[in-house]
Amino acid sequence: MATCSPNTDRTDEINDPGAAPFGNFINYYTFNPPENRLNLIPATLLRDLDYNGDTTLILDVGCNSGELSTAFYKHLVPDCEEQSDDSKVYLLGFDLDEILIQRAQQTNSLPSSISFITMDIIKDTEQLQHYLDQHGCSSFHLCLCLAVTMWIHLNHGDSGLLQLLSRLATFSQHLLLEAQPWKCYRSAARRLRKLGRSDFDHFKTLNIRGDIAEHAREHLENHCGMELIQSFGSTSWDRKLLLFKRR
Ligand SMILES: C[S@@+](CC[C@H](N)C(=O)[O-])C[C@H]1O[C@@H](n2cnc3c(N)ncnc32)[C@H](O)[C@@H]1O
Repeated sequence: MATCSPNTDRTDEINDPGAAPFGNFINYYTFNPPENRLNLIPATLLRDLDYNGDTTLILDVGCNSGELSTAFYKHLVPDCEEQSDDSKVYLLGFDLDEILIQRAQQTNSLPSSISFITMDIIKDTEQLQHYLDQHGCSSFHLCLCLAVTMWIHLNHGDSGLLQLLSRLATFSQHLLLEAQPWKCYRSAARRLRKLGRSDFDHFKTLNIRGDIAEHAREHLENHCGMELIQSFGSTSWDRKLLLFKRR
């Protein structure tokens, strides 16, 4: 088990940002700015998916300090200041790291449309159901799961990764997925070892390896009732942005 909790001793992260064992980097957007992903996503995405009338709900899984969540929202809803209450786009971002969530809440420039909560998706999803109920919806219209799969996979094993994908599929109509490729797993494990930490619990015993995006697609399509409808290409970090839709 990785030895440090995301919320306690953060000295290692400051010295080496690669030491955040859940991907909970305190300065993530200084080395992966929102534009790296946004440049690949059409600003018309919500309209393209026919979400242009009623309330639309977006979920951002593992939102870190919220910079990408807010930039994503403004990218998709450029006229966000002028939305009427009956046709509004809302975004809920969550992360297991409460310090990152506090920062996201403090810097939130659109608090009537964007909310941030602390939640570990492996432990419970009650707050998601509560949010859906509040908005009178049965699922999120668009779920973003960007650069999160590897951290859940390394910390919770193959079953954790599959559980994550299955949960997201039950909660969303569309899922935008950026899965880290296998080479990132090796780098993450190497960085942890360099710091003298014990290895990720599951790294050596993972059976799901190699083309992770393909494994995710296979699980979503064969076990979760979703289908891949679009690939937006690859980021400068060589990660595919894949869009799935519930069948
Ligand atoms: C590398 S960051 C990516 C942040 C953001 N999604 C992006 O792409 O810009 C991964 C985030 O996932 C969060 N995370 C990891 N495991 C999680 C879990 N089980 N539940 C919620 N968040 C998690 C981490 O705390 C971290 O902030």
